[in-house]
Amino acid sequence: MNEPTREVAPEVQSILDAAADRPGGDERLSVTPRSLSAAFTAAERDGRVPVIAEVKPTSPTTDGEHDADPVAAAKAMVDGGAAALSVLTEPEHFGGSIENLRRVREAVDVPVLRKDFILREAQLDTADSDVILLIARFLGDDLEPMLAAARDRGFQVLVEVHTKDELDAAIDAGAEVIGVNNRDLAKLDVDLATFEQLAPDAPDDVTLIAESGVATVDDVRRMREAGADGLLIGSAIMDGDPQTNTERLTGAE
Ligand SMILES: O=C(O)c1ccccc1NCC(=O)[C@H](O)[C@H](O)COP(=O)(O)O
Repeated sequence: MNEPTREVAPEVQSILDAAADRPGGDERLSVTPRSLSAAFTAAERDGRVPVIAEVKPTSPTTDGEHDADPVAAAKAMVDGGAAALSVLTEPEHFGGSIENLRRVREAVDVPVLRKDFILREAQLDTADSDVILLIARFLGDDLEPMLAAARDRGFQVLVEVHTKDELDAAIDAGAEVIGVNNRDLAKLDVDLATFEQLAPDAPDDVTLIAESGVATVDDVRRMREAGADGLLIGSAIMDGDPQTNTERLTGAE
């Protein structure tokens, strides 16, 4: 496993250690994905902010655990206007599972992102999804070959970055969808200025997603004004009623 290029919080190191031990799939997958760009275009046409709503049972920064059925939460998010969904499959620290991903993807017709800490190629073969997350910080020089390997299987790929260097690496690797994570995985704190600082350096032809820390209508507007084509929102939707929360945030413009 590529060691992170900088210190990370103990919780994140624990996540990485668990990810490194997780097995890969037995057979190479081939997926036919639901188009993320088409879902974003449809949302814009309907006057909705393109939001990827995240089914996130818990996390290192979540107080307690959401016990709602993931499929019920997912349907509520879609009913609330989510353009796409993100489903955590990381079990030890986020309460996620591949079964949750399978059930949610079967239950909805919007694109579903697999949110996990994928560290090697064989791990691409453990679950079907429409979009898969690759985190630049943890893949280092493996990012470009992993991006190619994911695309070869048919996945659309969301490459996650947090710094200018990671953004440059994602662009150099050929990423077409880039998520700027406002959460610093070294300290776990969140700063929306992260997206504002990096967005101007992203090419116009890249789909740019603001991830983490978006909680209010004003936050949504702030990220959209800074150039976000879409937003990935978890806690602010999971805390309370997912449909009402999603309606509020997708209707922010
Ligand atoms: O959310 C966490 O506590 C967390 C801790 C350590 C590594 C990653 C973490 N989150 C993964 C994510 O990127 C978020 O789940 C996602 O961007 C949504 O963030 P939010 O809307 O702030 O819940």
